Amino acid sequence: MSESAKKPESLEDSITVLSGVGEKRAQALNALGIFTIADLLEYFPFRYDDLAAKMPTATQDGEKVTFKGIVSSEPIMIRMGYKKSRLTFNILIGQENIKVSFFNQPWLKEQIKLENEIAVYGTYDAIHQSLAAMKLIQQTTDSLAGIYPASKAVQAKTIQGLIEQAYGKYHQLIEDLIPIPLQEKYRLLNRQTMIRDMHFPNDMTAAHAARRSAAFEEFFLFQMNLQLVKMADTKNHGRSIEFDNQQVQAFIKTLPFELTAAQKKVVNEIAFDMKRPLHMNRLLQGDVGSGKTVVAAIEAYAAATAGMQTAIMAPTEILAQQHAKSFGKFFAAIPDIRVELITGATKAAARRQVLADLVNGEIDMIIGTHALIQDGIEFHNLGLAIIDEQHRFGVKQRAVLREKGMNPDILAMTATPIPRTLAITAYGEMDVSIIDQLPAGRKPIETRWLKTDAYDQAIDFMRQQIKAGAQAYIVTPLIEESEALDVQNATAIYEELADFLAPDIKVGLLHGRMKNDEKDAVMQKFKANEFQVLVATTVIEVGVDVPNATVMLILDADRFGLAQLHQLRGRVGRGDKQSYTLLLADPKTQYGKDRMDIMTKTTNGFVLAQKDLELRGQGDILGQKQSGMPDFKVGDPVADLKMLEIAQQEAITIITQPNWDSVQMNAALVQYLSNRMARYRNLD
Ligand SMILES: Nc1ncnc2c1ncn2[C@@H]1O[C@H](COP(=O)(O)OP(=O)(O)OP(=O)(O)O)[C@@H](O)[C@H]1O
Repeated sequence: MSESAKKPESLEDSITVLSGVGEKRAQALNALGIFTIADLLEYFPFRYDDLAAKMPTATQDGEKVTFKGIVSSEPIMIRMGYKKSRLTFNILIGQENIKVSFFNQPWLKEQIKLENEIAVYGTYDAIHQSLAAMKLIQQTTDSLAGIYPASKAVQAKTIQGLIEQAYGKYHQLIEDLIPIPLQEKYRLLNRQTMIRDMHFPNDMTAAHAARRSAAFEEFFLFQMNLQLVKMADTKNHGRSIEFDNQQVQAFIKTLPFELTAAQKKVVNEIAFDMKRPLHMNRLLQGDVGSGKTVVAAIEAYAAATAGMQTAIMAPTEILAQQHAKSFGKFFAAIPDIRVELITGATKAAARRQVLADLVNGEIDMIIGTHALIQDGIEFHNLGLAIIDEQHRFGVKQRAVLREKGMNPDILAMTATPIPRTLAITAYGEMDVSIIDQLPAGRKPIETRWLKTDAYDQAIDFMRQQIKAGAQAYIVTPLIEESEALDVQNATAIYEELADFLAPDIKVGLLHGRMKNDEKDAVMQKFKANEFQVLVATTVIEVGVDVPNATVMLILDADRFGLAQLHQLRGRVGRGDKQSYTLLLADPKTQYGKDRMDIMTKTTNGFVLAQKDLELRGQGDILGQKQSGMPDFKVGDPVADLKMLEIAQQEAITIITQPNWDSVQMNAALVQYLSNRMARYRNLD
């Protein structure tokens, strides 16, 4: 029996069962991600052409429209060369005669008969009362025609025809995935109706209702998968870190400052998670200078009281050294804690000794760059991995560790504010702890936006601050995708300023092309106030702690993203002196002006990050593949954030019910999830 005569069995049937889908067309559809009947039925149009016939008087010039009328003149065919032709005729609509022209579709002439009623779809030219026709409309119901993403190999019209065929043959097999109580609670369409109205809506109201249900379903399925993966990770790879709370509290008392309430909150959240016999995969988010490092030190100490080792990894050697210095300070009074640093600069003999002591358990905390645990370094008993400025420690990276028999609890730290949209999608597998408070005595950084012609004023302001004992950063413009130009720019500005500010103000230069030890030397000099102004590219955006630097001057500030500006701003305000950030920018667009405005209005990283997403829109996030954003087809994770949160909540409610997956109502959902999870898995 030929494939096309095959009885429809399941939505997972191959599309080759459809008539008109041979080898070649199947490949073309596969290239669009369409393999099964389900894929085809879920291949939704991205917009609709309104095929409902209209009157010419109600139609704008240039509008795409359907006209229905009586053929009032014999069709005339003019051939213009081998493949070009023009078919023209008039149709009478009410009292109006509209001239219709079809280009390069000579075969339509047979269907145009004098005095017949026809409907044509095309672009209206109100001046000449003519229609540049695109297609004849067979049935002039006032339906909408879905417009599908297509390719050179397969046209949208063909896809639409195949969907019609698939829906006709398989619609009875479409089962509900969203449990009925949720459908009723959120007034959602059942799945069969949703799919029908996504493809063949009678009007825009029906199309909107279908789209709302399709978006909810997409978010709900994504969240079901996310929560199932998260549950599997926590359950299957769990271990408990039985730390000694008394010792931890005693250690906290030795710190040179009182923890903020926010720090205390996250210390407890993280410690509780470590103690649970479940795998911890947690993200600690806190603005720059909010005190994440000391929280990390406390958790590492807790692990040590449980006889476990901690690996602390930073993105750069400068930061690794900074953490080693901070940890050295924190544990100076705790003799039985041994902290070691490994970087590219570590001498071979010292490295060998450290690695040997690591394996025999002599070392409690090892600090290095992100390469630390990839470099085949062995531990005695690694209990906790702390990764600084690593937003996601993905499934793959965790698997690498597990393969080495290491299954540490994970604490990722970031100063980059994670907007809510990303927190419940790209980072949905992680629990998030937030330090939303700065240490006491910190004054909010004053941020001013100046036009670039106020450069001299900005330099004067900086000089006054330096005369009063402060130091300053000057960040030079980011030149798109060209580090070489960035460096050239920074160097030019450095030379000009060094000359201009001499002799009483010394200037230094820091950029990404310098070797690590050169960068270190410059930072040490700046920290020691050997020079008062540091001209830099964005290399300073992560982690360097110079409390005496209280002025941040950013040139061409509108070339930087909000998150980056926020990071740069965070390099000042590390002490208790009033700090200032001056943004020099002449944005040309309203969007650019809005961004400068919002920077002067808030120092809250969250507000900035979510605002940044809203200003840039979903397209940009989806462009940030590295953020792990799934490519949602219908829902907009920024605009539909509320729906996304509801879908998350409902998914958690369902899978935390015991034996949820054996409840009859969820059978189709469980089957669907097992069939098609590759599509919804978070990207690593
Ligand atoms: N509760 C506190 N009270 C006073 N000072 C604190 C407190 N917590 C941390 N600090 C100090 O504030 C400075 C910044 O702390 P820390 O480096 O931990 O911030 P951070 O969030 O890690 O910054 P970054 O994002 O740049 O790494 C450090 O000198 C630290 O010792």
